[in-house]
Amino acid sequence: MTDQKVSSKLRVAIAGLGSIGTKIATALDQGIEGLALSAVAVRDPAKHQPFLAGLRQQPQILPVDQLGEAADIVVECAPSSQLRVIVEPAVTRGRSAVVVSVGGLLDNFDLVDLARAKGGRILVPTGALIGLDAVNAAALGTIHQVKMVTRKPIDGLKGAPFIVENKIDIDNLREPLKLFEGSARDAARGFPANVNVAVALSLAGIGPDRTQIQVWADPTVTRNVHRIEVEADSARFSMGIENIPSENPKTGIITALSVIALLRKQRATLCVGT
Ligand SMILES: NC(=O)C1=CN([C@@H]2O[C@H](COP(=O)(O)OP(=O)(O)OC[C@H]3O[C@@H](n4cnc5c(N)ncnc54)[C@H](O)[C@@H]3O)[C@@H](O)[C@H]2O)C=CC1
Ligand SMILES: O=C([O-])CC(=O)C(=O)O
Repeated sequence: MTDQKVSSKLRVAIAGLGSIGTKIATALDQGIEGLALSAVAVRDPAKHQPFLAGLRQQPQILPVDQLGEAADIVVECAPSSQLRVIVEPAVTRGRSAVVVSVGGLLDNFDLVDLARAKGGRILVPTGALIGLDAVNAAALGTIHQVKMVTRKPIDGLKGAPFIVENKIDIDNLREPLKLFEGSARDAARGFPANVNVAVALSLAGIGPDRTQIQVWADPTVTRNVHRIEVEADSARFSMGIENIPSENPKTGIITALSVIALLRKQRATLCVGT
């Protein structure tokens, strides 16, 4: 490979090497057309040393606020509490930030204005969901209603603030229990690690206050199940996805694949889907 080709690659940095971040790092290291893994930020470098040592090209290990110096695209793959410290420095430098903890964006929406002012971008992948292309398209007309129902196995919901604060015992459930019904905005506060998908859906469509969601703890399912109904002036559509949990039971395997698909589109010659 010529120096010219190496230097023209888009440099990608990853913040957080958990279930999503490690898969994206591996995909970049194995080769995505026109992209290179340039840097990572981790909380505990020693813990990630074996993984990093297995990569063919060693990325720099940097503090989160320096990722934008080493990359054109910073991918946030950490808990939502870390969203601001990762995204703010990147977009301030005019970089693109891919946000997976999209629920955290609602309380930090000024970052979108900051990105606009600085020439940065915030990219939200479809993640563990489906059909945001259709929702984006329908939103160019009038969407009357968006409803979503999420069912997760017990392990996929444990520790959610809504469950803890309301002292709900989900460990001994024998049948499905509806935990929550309300707006995507309120759901994101109560279940910050569980319903990022509802927030992504809302940002593609009619916003976090009008998008309605039910969250169920369901001991009869083994997958993270999301069903969506959209009523618009252009179309009515129903979508469903049953995600196989990753090693993090809260996170579907498809989430990392969705981010990798988004990254591939940044330089791919053939792009399919909006
Ligand atoms: N948009 C979507 O469709 C979905 C989004 N998610 C969200 O994606 C995010 C990541 O999910 P997972 O990879 O499954 O979580 P994970 O818990 O497996 O990994 C998160 C990693 O971030 C690291 N970390 C924490 N603070 C950090 C900091 N300041 N700097 C660098 N690293 C830091 C942790 O040590 C951990 O390795 C979560 O917020 C999750 O809720 C999950 C599923 C679907
Ligand atoms: O993986 C899933 O099915 C969805 C998820 O955790 C989220 O939206 O945060």
